[in-house]
Amino acid sequence: MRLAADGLGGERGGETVFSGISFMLGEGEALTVTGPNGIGKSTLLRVICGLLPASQGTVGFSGGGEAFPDVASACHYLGHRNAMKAELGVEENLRFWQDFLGEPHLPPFEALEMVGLGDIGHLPFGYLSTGQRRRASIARLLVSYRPIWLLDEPTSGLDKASEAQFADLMAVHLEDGGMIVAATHLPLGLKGARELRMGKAAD
Ligand SMILES: Nc1ncnc2c1ncn2[C@@H]1O[C@H](COP(=O)(O)OP(=O)(O)OP(=O)(O)O)[C@@H](O)[C@H]1O
Repeated sequence: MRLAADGLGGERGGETVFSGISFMLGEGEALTVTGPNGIGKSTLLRVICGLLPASQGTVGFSGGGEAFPDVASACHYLGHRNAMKAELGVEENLRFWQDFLGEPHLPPFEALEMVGLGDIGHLPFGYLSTGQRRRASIARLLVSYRPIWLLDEPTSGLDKASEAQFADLMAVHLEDGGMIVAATHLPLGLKGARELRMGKAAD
């Protein structure tokens, strides 16, 4: 499997945010995207998975077979918002996502165990603390399989122990041949990850 971006450009509100971004990722490879606030890291992730159109260039995914014929089908996108219903139970939210996304991987209760929330799957998502919400959203990555994880500041709100636990989950995903693109201001503990540093073009 291979994820390739070639001369990618992105816009927000009709203004160019970035241009000319190229990279290639193979199985087991990770890319961290760094740079100052507002430089376009989140925009880049959204362009990669097709939530926003590319203003220039292309992004493609190959080798995913019938299950993952294109880049959009191959991606898990973990954005700033947690994409969970506050009134539904945590496990219920995960069951919804597994039914919606298909390609079942871990059962919801097991995914919650993996992020240390095994005992609160029955609580409404809205009752959870900030860090617990983030951990439940990370569990979403585990209930359905996707080869590419696009992660937008995934560890924001996590304590040190949860950061380490998430680093282990990312390592397993990479060992299994997955790929990760993560926008971050913090070290993620991704061994061997390449870095794409976004900055303002020189005038
Ligand atoms: N809907 C929108 N309309 C117009 N401009 C927008 C819109 N959404 C974002 N922007 C602008 O696009 C630029 C890139 O934003 P983006 O969220 O991609 O940055 P970022 O690098 O992820 O920032 P941060 O590190 O703060 O998360 C910013 O200047 C932002 O204000």
